[in-house]
Amino acid sequence: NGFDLAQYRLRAATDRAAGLEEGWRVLADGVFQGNPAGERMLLWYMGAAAIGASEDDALDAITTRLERLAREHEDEVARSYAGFLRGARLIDAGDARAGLVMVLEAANRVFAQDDPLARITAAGELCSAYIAADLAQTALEHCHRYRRLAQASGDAVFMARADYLDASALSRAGQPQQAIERWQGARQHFLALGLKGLAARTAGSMAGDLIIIERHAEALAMAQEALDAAIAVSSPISMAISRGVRADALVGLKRYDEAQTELDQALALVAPMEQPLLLGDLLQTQADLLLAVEGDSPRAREVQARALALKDTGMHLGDGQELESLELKFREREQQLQIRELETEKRAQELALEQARLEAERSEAALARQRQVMWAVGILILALIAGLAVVIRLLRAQRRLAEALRVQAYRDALTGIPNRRALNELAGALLPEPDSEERGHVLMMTDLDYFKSINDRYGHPFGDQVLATVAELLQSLVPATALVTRMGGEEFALLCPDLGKAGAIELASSIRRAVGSLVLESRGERVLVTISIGVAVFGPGTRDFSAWIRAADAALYRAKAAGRNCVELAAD
Ligand SMILES: Nc1nc2c(ncn2[C@@H]2O[C@H](COP(=O)(O)OP(=O)(O)OP(=O)(O)O)[C@@H](O)[C@H]2O)c(=O)[nH]1
Repeated sequence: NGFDLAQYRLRAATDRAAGLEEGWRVLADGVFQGNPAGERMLLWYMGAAAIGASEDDALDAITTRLERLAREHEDEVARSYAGFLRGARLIDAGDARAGLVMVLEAANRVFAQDDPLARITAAGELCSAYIAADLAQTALEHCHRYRRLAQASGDAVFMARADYLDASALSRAGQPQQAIERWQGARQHFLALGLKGLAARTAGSMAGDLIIIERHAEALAMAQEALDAAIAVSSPISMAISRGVRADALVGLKRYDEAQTELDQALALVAPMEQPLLLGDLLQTQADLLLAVEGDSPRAREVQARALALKDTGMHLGDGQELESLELKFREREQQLQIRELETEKRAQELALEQARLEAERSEAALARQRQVMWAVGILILALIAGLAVVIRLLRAQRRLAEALRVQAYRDALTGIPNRRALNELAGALLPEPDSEERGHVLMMTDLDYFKSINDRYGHPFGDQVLATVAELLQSLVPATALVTRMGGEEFALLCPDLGKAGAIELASSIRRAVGSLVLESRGERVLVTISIGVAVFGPGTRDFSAWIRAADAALYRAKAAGRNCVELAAD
């Protein structure tokens, strides 16, 4: 609905009269129509302002409205809030017993509800009620609970009020030094919240404790601050309290005339109010003043007696049994609540633990998976490297094999010299152009004579040995540039570049002689080998390689025909 309750709470706490006026206006405008929870909070803040301002009529109207809200919406919290307000008013009016019973009953109702905010409020009201009833020790216990709940809520206003209430209780318990510390805490809180009026009111309260430890001058200044704030919001009760404290401080400072003036003004303010405790305090100051000025006079004694009587009615609790049983009930309820809270907390912790365990398991599993993947990747990489090495080795082996095969393809296995294929390829490269001047190339075809009979007589292995020996011999005899090849069987071809006809005849003759002189032995016998040679010099009639071979072959044929162991030259 656009109405900021949190801001209103601060406004009403600072200027109670203005807060009340605004509250009534808001209610009349129907701002909280159909919003009972909002109306309840507004009425509660208004009620607190009415108590603080001692506006009894307003307080009555507010509690009546809260009770109607409780009836219409079966709102136990609203009923309790009405109880807190009525109880506080009763205590202020001097009926501490009835007031406390009411506040305790209301707190018991709230603690049976599941409303954390209302519970904090209830704890604060209990603390406040016991302070007002001057039962400082019990108040301190309740204040302690309130402080705990306020801190847990994180609400700055609650925490400031916790300090304020603690200080009030400590002050009542006769611990001014500790009280002053708490007053200062509350003051800091209020100033931080921008609540100067409340900070000033706190200063006024602190002044009372400063007087007890005889820091009168400071007390006077603090009380002045509080008085200024009270005048600013035209709060008669706050003005009366501040003036009373100032009077006390002035008595302490022996400024009796000023003290009397303050006191008179304070008494005039309190006269129309029903505030026996406050009036009792003021009369006590008056008695002190009279004692200081006049000594032990009948007037002083009379005032002292009136003060004591007022303060006594204020504190009279009568039969405390009902109170005790209510306190007991409250404490039992609170204990049950704490047990419930502990159980909830324990369940939450168990849940969190379980979740953490599951989370840990999940991340453990994820880690394990990751490790597995990493292992797999590692193994794969190793396998790849190993595989690559194998492939490289295979490729190398293949290349070596290919090389070996290539070499074998051009080499005769038995003698180790080049074969017919090598001759064909080399001759192609060596073959000059048909019309060229290079006519010195020589091709010789040689063939061992009657080789079959050597095989037959001495065995094939011996024949092999003869072939190898002849191959070796041929290679040793030809020039370095010549090529000796085995054409097959016992036939060898010799290609000799630039040898010329004469050189050819000379070489062929020496080959023939050398073969014939070979000393070969088998089965204790000397074996004689001879060779026939056909020589063809590359000439005009030689068109190509096959023609050249044919010419050499023809010459060889003629050598065989001529009786073997001789050299024949092909025709030009
Ligand atoms: N030991 C051995 N014998 C071979 C090899 N190749 C061919 N021969 C043999 O060589 C002989 C060739 O015989 P022929 O062609 O009749 O010629 P020849 O006995 O030498 O007679 P002419 O050439 O006419 O003088 C055959 O008996 C073949 O078996 C070989 O690599 N090793």
